[in-house]
Amino acid sequence: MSALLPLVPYLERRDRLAAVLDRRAVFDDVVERSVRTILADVRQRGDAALLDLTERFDGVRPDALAVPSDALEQALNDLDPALRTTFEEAASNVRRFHEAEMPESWTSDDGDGVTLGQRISPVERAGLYVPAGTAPLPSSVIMNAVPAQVAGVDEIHVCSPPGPDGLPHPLVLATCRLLGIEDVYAVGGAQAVGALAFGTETVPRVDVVVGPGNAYVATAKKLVVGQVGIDSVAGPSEVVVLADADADPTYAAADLLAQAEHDVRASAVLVTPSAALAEAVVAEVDRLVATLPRADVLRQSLPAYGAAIVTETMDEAVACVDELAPEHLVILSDEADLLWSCIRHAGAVFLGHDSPEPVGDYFAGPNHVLPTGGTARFASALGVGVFLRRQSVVRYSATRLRQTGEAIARFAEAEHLDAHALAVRVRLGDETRVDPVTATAASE
Ligand SMILES: NC(=O)c1ccc[n+]([C@@H]2O[C@H](COP(=O)([O-])OP(=O)(O)OC[C@H]3O[C@@H](n4cnc5c(N)ncnc54)[C@H](O)[C@@H]3O)[C@@H](O)[C@H]2O)c1
Ligand SMILES: N[C@H](CO)Cc1c[nH]c[nH+]1
Ligand SMILES: [Zn+2]
Repeated sequence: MSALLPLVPYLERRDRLAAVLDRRAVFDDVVERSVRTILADVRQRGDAALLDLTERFDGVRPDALAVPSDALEQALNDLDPALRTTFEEAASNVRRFHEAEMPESWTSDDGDGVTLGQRISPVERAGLYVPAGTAPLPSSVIMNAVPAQVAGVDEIHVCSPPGPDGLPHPLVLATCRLLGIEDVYAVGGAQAVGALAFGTETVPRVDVVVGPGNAYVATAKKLVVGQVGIDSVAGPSEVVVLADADADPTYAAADLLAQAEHDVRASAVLVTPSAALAEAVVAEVDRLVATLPRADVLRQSLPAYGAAIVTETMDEAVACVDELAPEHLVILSDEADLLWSCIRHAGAVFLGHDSPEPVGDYFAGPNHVLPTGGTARFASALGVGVFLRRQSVVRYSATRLRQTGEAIARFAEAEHLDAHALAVRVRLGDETRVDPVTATAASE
């Protein structure tokens, strides 16, 4: 039987990783067509569409889309006390981290009565998506909600797919209650994103939709941009493990499996200049998969979107990481800092042998909602910024306007926008249009 994680020489990586490099895991035409139909249905039929689509994709028709308050309370009462303590500690780490990234409003006094600045203000309503298709992710409640709370968002609305009882998973409900979130809806997938973006009878239209999800959720977020803001295309999970010859093959294999188990479309790639390490990791992956409950997912994701790429040099390995621009990068090397300083693209990095990626998924403080599909080239982790606007503020004075008004009016006239010029000139007590061409010629 062939190994689950294919060994690939560096020069053959493009053929092997076409599915990953082409970002097909998310940007898939078939998925996109289906998501467009779902979004149109939600826009037209509101709650009725949500109920029909939930029945179709989640196999249940909830009694109500809005989760009753007593279900949230019950879920928190039922939460295992030790797990509750861990959730609280994780939320407090995440809160501290996101408080540190909170920007502040500022103004500068430029003299002459001129002040310029930016007012930072939160959006009114945020929609949070919490995945639960194949595994409920209460950690994503924390990662979505805490930055929204730190930013000062007025209303937080959470959508998560229902289980067989018509309610989102109890751990998701308990975490919502723990964080003081009251508005929770039993709807998942692209239909949840559509509901938050367009609004329905039950789900209010929000200003930003954030959160991770499968290819349907991520594609829906991509398609509603403009209607609402989003954090990033946080689709099926990805990891690249960059390892040198001294790395522990079991660590490397486990780090790959930790992301590959998320989804049949998840991607896990080892990049190393050591053929011996690559062979050992491939063998470890096979050994460990057989011990894991989500082996069925791993047996699909690893052959489809995984690889152990063997390079000639560490420089090639570094180039390969940048080419993939992965959601997560784990660097298993004593030279982790040096290697990280050579890499440009990754959503989050885990440095050294004692930083397994799940530390970040659950606990350390940085956000686990991260850009996928190569979008780490331009997008960042979910943070307070997505819930904030920077509003520019200008206060000019009569003195400064007298000094600069004529130049500004001529700038406007050069663009043939004479009403712009007029708005300045009337304040200078002068309504005369100056032809910029003539004016330039005259000044020469
Ligand atoms: N990038 C990140 O930051 C990040 C973080 C956490 C999780 N994730 C990813 O989130 C995802 C969670 O996926 P999941 O499936 O477990 O849960 P999910 O909640 O994202 O998706 C489940 C929903 O998908 C919809 N769906 C399923 N099959 C469909 C179909 N054929 N057509 C239309 N809709 C369909 C259903 O409505 C269902 O409710 C994984 O891919 C995981 O890797 C990413
Ligand atoms: N690794 C995921 C981001 O790709 C986040 C997560 C949540 N729970 C476990 N893992
Ligand atoms: Zn994870």
